[in-house]
Amino acid sequence: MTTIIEAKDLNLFYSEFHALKGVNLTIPEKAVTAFIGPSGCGKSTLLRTLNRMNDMIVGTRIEGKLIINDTDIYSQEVDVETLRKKVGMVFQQPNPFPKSIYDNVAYGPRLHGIKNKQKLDEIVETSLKSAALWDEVKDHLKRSALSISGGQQQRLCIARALAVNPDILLMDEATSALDPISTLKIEELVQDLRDRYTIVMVTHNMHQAARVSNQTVFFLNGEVVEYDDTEKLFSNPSDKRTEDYISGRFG
Ligand SMILES: Nc1ncnc2c1ncn2[C@@H]1O[C@H](COP(=O)(O)OP(=O)(O)OP(=O)(O)O)[C@@H](O)[C@H]1O
Repeated sequence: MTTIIEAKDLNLFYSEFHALKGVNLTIPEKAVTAFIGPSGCGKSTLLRTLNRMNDMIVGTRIEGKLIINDTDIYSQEVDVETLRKKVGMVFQQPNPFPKSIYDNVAYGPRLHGIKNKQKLDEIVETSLKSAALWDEVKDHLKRSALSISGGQQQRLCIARALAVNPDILLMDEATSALDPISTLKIEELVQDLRDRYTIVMVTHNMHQAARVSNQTVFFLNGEVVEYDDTEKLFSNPSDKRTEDYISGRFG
């Protein structure tokens, strides 16, 4: 598999606190990578470094390299807006804008200069289809995004992220606020999308990681302990700490 993301000796500090310690990691293209580990071990922190969301947190300092598509995304010439177009993100709580379903999906493309109605209609339809939401909303695209269910809102947020044609989709506990049926729908969606996008997901749910990911990364205290094919990591981990965690001895 081709590597799309590579962290080299990556360290991250929140002021004095050393949150990521010497992370070395490769993430394959067009596959699902899951980050697992106990609370506070740095999963979301690493996820946020991938589209520079940490830039917004005062006092954050990064050392080392984070390479995406052959570019060190922390080098000075990188334009953060362009990076975030290529690296979309979906959060724990569905966060649609208080606008119509249509306008949520068209938001990013409009921001990037697309004004043609027919083109926007096409993008909205394709994105909603990719997010497995089209059939449920196609007859009321003008309805407020806040009027649909939480699970539908989360799929709408995925459609909104896909509408700007990203390479990578980051999902930070994207199902933890959802009921089991909505969770299953998103898991199925992730599996559908993984041929076309690189997906990196943080999950508290080891079963979810085992069900949907190709590669799993196990974190502990800001370090990457081990990463491997998901099947291998869950059936035959190399590190005793991984084994202890996946067998429920801590965390
Ligand atoms: N903005 C911040 N300022 C200071 N410390 C932070 C900040 N965000 C996170 N931390 C600390 O960094 C460490 C890693 O946090 P992070 O949210 O990345 O962990 P996590 O593995 O995603 O945890 P969880 O599974 O509970 O979401 C924790 O000790 C956390 O308290």
